[in-house]
Amino acid sequence: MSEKPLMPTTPAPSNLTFIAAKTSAPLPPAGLLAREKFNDLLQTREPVSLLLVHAPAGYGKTTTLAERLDDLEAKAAWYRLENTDNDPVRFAGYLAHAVGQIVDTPDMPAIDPTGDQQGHGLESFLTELLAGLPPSEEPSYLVLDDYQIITNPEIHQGIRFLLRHLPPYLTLVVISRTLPPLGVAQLRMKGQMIEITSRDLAFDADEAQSYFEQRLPFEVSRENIERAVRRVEGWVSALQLLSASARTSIEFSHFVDQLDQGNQHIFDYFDELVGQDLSEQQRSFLLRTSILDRFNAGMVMRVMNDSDGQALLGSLLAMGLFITPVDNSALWFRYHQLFSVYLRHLLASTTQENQKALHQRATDAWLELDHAEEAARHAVAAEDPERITRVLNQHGRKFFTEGQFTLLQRCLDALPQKIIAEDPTLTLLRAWVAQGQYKFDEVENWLSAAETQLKAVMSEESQRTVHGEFSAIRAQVAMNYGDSDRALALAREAVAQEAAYLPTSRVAAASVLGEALFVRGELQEALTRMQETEHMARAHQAHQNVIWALCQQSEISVAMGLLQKAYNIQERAFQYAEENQLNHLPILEFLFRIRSQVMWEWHHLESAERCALQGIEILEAQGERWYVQSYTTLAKVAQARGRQSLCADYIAKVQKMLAAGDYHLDWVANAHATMLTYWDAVRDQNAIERWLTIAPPCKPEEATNHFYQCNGRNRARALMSLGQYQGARPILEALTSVAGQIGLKTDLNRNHIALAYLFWQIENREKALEHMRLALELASTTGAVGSFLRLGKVLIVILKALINDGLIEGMEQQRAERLIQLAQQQRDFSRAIRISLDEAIIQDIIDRPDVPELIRTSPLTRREWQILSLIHAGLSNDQIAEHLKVASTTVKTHIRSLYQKQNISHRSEAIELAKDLLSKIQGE
Ligand SMILES: Nc1ncnc2c1ncn2[C@@H]1O[C@H](COP(=O)(O)OP(=O)(O)OP(=O)(O)O)[C@@H](O)[C@H]1O
Repeated sequence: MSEKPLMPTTPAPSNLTFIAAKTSAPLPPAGLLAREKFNDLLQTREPVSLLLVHAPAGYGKTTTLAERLDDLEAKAAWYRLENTDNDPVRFAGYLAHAVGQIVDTPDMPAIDPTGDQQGHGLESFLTELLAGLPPSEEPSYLVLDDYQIITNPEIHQGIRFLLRHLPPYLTLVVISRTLPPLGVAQLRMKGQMIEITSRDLAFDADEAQSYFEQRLPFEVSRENIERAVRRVEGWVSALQLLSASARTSIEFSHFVDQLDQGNQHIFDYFDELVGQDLSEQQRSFLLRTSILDRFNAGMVMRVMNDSDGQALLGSLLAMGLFITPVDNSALWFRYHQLFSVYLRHLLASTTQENQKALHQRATDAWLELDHAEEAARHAVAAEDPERITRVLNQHGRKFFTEGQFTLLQRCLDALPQKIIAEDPTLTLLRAWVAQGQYKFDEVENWLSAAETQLKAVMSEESQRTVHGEFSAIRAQVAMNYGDSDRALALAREAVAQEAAYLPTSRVAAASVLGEALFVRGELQEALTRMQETEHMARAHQAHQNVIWALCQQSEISVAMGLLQKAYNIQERAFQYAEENQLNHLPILEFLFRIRSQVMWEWHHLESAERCALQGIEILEAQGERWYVQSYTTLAKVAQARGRQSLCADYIAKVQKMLAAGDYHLDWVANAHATMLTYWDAVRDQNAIERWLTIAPPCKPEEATNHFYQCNGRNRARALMSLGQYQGARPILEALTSVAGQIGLKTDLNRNHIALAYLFWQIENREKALEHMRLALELASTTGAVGSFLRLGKVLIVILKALINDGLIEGMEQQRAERLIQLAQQQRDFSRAIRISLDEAIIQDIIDRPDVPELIRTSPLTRREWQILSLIHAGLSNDQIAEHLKVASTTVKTHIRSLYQKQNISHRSEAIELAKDLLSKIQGE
């Protein structure tokens, strides 16, 4: 951006001296981020008289406008206002001066400061100014910056007059923290105004990423960037503070985490912003309403306990504080999250407000509006068992069917045990919540406490009903303990009985039946059960159960190797969620998670990453403990992209979480698989050895489901990483046999890939190629890609050998070629290039037109090729001898011959040659 020169020809009314900086565009900050998303607004619209940019302080209003107008080479003049510009004479002078910069006006009018009526002087001046403007010109902008400073009604009136009579080529740009009194409502209705608000100005995650990339010397994960943007709601000043405060990616992450509790610098900023200007009444309004996640005038009056709420709200909105409309209706408002944290901090440090009473009033108000979630949150904050029980009696079942477990838990935690034990519904809710959090011992405690309590007061008949419903949850717990026999027996009992307390008990029991069959490997039967569960759940409008049943159907289809079918089922679940507006429910994370797994397998890395990030966003309120699966996916994606340090960060997080919590084997095995691949890539043998000592037990011959299979494969892969192929082989063969018998096609596919690798490593070429061929065959239904690419560069060699030997054709050959291409593109961060020189590869190298001439004219023997690749892998002569099981002197002889043929005299040249040749094959 260049500073525009002041036009000396402009006459200054009343002998005004112009300060150049006031009528120049501001200088761009260092590291200015271009914001092209505003081009549409500025360029493609019909010309309008007013472009209004209004947003709270520090949202980038000025910078964005200056940057865009400059980039678009728009003809623009600036007038940057300050308090003294409330004087109409001064205002008129500067305005005319600014206009003179963009429009050729030979005679500027003079203003008569002694105009006998208020407004007359400025208005007649503006009339003359407008009359002197040329009828047509190229589009131009006149920018009035910091307009909130103007308090003089005469000037507002003058601007309204100006807006009515501006020539079509001239757009007035008003930048303000507040909504200026310029007849905005009318202009908006007439379509004569473009509005840019904090919602538009907020940086999105892509912009924030570019912003941080420019400023930070370290890499920040996409997840952290998205979290930061969410927490600061795209407010650029907070992003700026973040980039100035964090020196490492860990500090960055801590900083973002702590924003929920508050940050002194941000508090100071808000202190300065609002401190002096507030009346006592306004201040009290802000503190009291800070407990609300959103409010309208009615809600405010209830919580404030006085009738002035509406007027106060209006006065605060006019101040341009961090209050934003919740939606386009502009009836409901909320505080910016950081501002709300600040206000709550102030509220907590004052003794003048009775917080408990505020929350109680809020509970009652929300209950009256039938907004159960908010009511529950305030009842918990009020620590009021009577209100909590009231909310739960009215809405507890709904929370449950929606899967609002965290909310339920907060409510139930605040209730005395006795109240729960006396009430079968509350007990059921309590026990389901405990089971959802893997606190299985607690489940039984709650159930038996209630059974004891209820014995004394209930008929035997009623007790039987209660017992039946309790069986549904006991079945689920048995399932989670891996006891599918007991789970089946209990679930059958529960399914047979009508539910009296939780209408969804039978649905839950039916779901356990399906799950139990699934883990036993009875896939078709399990699928049917899950379809039935879905129908039952739909009949009860039990959203959580519908999505759950669909996710399970998808999981079963994945196990059957039908990934496309799984994808379609997921689509149905997404559609259901959309139709019922369930996007905020925690269960949606499950859906995103299984979608990301399919996406990873199909090598759609961006989608896989996006789904994992969305999962994290959904779970933000539930706590980090639940991110394990999402982090695992992000680690897998980082690995597939060859981003080692990012992958290491995620692996470290996953490890920490696994060490701290109890998770289902499904999650654990999935996470371990990724950890092992990572350790193998970075050759961290110690980590793999350590893992083997604590690895979950595995019985490959009983691996009737995907997580037992995965767990078994993990052990085999760990052993292979340590070179213990004979230990790995029986595990993989047993897994393959079970998977084949019961139709676990995806696992079968993965097992064949692992076996191909194993046999390749022990130089059993024939078996290796056979397993790879079978894997490719299965991939025609699974569509698997990710599982192949996980092998790394060695995949290229095996596939080339398969093609070279003519063992595959048609679809399989095409698939193999595509996989080779992808493997070549894949960035591999393992230290050495571990590609062995099979005949197929050597042939491939020799056939290439770009190989050095000597390779063709003085061909190497197979042994020499082998030695060349081992030299390249960094092995010493002794190590090569050991590897090939020959004497050191033999190695030396081969090396001499190799050097002679290729006209080489140093080892470094041999390494260079190998690197060059291999890079042609493996794409690095
Ligand atoms: N596109 C951008 N690239 C880099 N930094 C930016 C960008 N936009 C804003 N900033 C920085 O953010 C801070 C706030 O920007 P700016 O002063 O433009 O906000 P504002 O909304 O006009 O604030 P105020 O109401 O206080 O005048 C400044 O330090 C600015 O340098």
